[in-house]
Amino acid sequence: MRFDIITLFPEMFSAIKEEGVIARAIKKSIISINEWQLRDFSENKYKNVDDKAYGGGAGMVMQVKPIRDCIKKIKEQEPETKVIYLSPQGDPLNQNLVEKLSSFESLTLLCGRYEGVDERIIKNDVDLEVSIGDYVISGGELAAMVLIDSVSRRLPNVLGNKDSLNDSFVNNLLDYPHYTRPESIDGDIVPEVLLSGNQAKIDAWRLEQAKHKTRQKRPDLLSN
Ligand SMILES: NC(=O)c1ccc(NCc2ccccc2)nc1
Repeated sequence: MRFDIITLFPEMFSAIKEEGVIARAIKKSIISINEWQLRDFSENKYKNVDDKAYGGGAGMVMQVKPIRDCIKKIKEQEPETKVIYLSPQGDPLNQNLVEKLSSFESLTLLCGRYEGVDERIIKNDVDLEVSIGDYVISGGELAAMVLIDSVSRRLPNVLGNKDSLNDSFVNNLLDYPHYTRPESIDGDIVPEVLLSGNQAKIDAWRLEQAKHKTRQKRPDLLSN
């Protein structure tokens, strides 16, 4: 799977490219990440890609032309890529959407800054607007990294058995509780069932715990 990133801060992506699961997935050629510096598509010698907003207001808006030219360039290499715009106005990134996105061969992630991009980009060039949560951060880059991490983990052979495939949300339930040595610390002991060696009983207990936790903390997940 190939990720193309349109951004003003390409160097931010070294955070996921140099360490951990994503770095290994890149080494194993399961994924590739290509950053595109939007300023390289600027029309002026100052490398600006934003301008004042029509209708006034303090914020700057990212212009159509540099973004459209950059997408065009990416599509010369990846004609089938899906253009995803990370924004607070997007569809919530949940496990279902992560699964869907993991089926694409190529995703182009458009990272907004300032007040975001000119609406005509969203209307004509973006295939899907995605939000990682109901809050605003200073740019789409961190949201893009969250998307890359969550989607890449779902690709075959990305997770070795040692990286636990976090069961949260995969079956629409929160994860069961986890314990490790020592068996008792500060008078706090590990649930007996986990020491029983009876795997069927342990699995049943874990499923019950996941359901209980979900009912308590996220009943909304149960209505999916
Ligand atoms: N919740 C999110 O996924 C998210 C994505 C981007 C972002 N900041 C950049 C931006 C600001 C305004 C309009 C479009 C993009 N903040 C939060």
